[in-house]
Amino acid sequence: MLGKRCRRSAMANGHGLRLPPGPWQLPIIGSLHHMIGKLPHHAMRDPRAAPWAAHAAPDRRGCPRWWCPPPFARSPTAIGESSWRPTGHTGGSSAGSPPPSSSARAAFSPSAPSARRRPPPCCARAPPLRRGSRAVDMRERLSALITDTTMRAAMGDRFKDREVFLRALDRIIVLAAGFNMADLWPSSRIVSRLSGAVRHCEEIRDTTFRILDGIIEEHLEKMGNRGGGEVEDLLDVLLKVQQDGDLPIPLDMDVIKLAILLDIFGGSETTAPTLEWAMAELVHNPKVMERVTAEVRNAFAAHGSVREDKLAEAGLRYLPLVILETLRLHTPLPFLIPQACQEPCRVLGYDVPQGITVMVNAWALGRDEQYWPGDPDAFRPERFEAGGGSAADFKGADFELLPFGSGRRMCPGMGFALANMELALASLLFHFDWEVPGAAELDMTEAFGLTAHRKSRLLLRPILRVPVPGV
Ligand code: HEM
Repeated sequence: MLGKRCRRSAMANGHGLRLPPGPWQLPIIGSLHHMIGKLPHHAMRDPRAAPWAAHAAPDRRGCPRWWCPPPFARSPTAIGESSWRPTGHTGGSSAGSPPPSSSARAAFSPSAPSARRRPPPCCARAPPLRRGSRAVDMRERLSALITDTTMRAAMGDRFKDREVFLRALDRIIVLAAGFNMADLWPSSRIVSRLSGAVRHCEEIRDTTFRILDGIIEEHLEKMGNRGGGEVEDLLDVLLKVQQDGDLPIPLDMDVIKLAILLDIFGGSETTAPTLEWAMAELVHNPKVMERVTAEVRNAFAAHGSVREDKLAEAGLRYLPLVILETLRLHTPLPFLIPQACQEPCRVLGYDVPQGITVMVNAWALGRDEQYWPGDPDAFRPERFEAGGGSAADFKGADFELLPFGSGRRMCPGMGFALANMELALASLLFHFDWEVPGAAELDMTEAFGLTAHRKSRLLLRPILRVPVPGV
């Protein structure tokens, strides 16, 4: 009875809008109970298991916003439909803007548009692995490597309070990934005040902003000494743009700090889990591992190590496909970044009211049999080879493969991420063979979190094949 009433309210909202039908809802928690025990992007994948995933009603009254995906969220046709462009494709007026979670809002406020740029690939250091006896925790190593690389590209790596800064970032990741009462009742100031997560995020924001103030001061001083012309990292670029004052909207210091934080945070939380998945899939698929290792070792045999300056001329073909296949199966942001519809529009004949949060289930698109015939869940990089099946492009033009999103709000770090992943993976495969310690079966389950990461940490034993120079 209660369910029926809730369903009716979702279908006919009294405003004459044609909303897609939704799941039955409960007071206060809305549709939340449909998610119990499932990963959200899995639960929202199958319209038979969850009919509302195909025709969900974004009813703003009872339903916590991020549990209400509209139907087009899992259909390339709908994503491409001209009247609604969730990721700002070619500048549609109803293009979305992300409605941040309360923790993210607290940690990264004051909110502002992020700077658009593609950071230059920088040299990823080979992880400091030596001999092939002990198993290593790949997550720990890869996260440290990627955070280090991203931080150096964003603001250099020599600054005071580096450790405090890194700890604060770790804390943001834990808090932002967690379940948070303030997201359930976003309009309630009391809940927001009572929420420990929001308070903690505000404290962390103050700490990171304070450290960033010091770093900015140092950068300004150095720029002054160099005469202002040379730029060494992203922070230099942003400070120079600010000083030149050529932008129509002034670039204030808070926007600069936010851009730096988002880049470090967004970059490491997506790139490192992708690398961990790639290594897991390779160990899980020995033939693919064999082929990609042979390719990398042949390409760099003459150099004795994987050199960033030789990466382009090495002409690796299969390794990029391994990365692409990893991104298809393990899209780090399964729902991309949720967007708020900025003006009413129609998609597939349904009304999308202004202010509704729209999520694109990129994970489901990447595993949809309709677009990935054969075995969509299998790890098969060959599917992207000429004549091997799909020629889908991942740069936002083909909506069945959207690891970096599409349109105006597409990931600005794509080039940096791809270069970083190629360099790191090539180094790992060039110097070492990898095996799962003991006779343990490799657990390939996903965990719930800010990004789609592995449930269990990947423990692998490196076996040294080519000595690492200088180690
Ligand atoms: C495997 C690596 C990565 C993946 C899969 C990835 C994916 C994404 C996705 C899906 C979005 C949202 C796009 C949309 O909703 O249309 C995004 C946004 C963003 N990414 Fe990445 N990303 C990666 C690496 C990076 C790196 C390395 C950086 C920075 C150094 C970065 C910075 C950002 C920023 C700043 C945004 C927000 C853009 C905006 O809202 O305008 N990302 N990323």
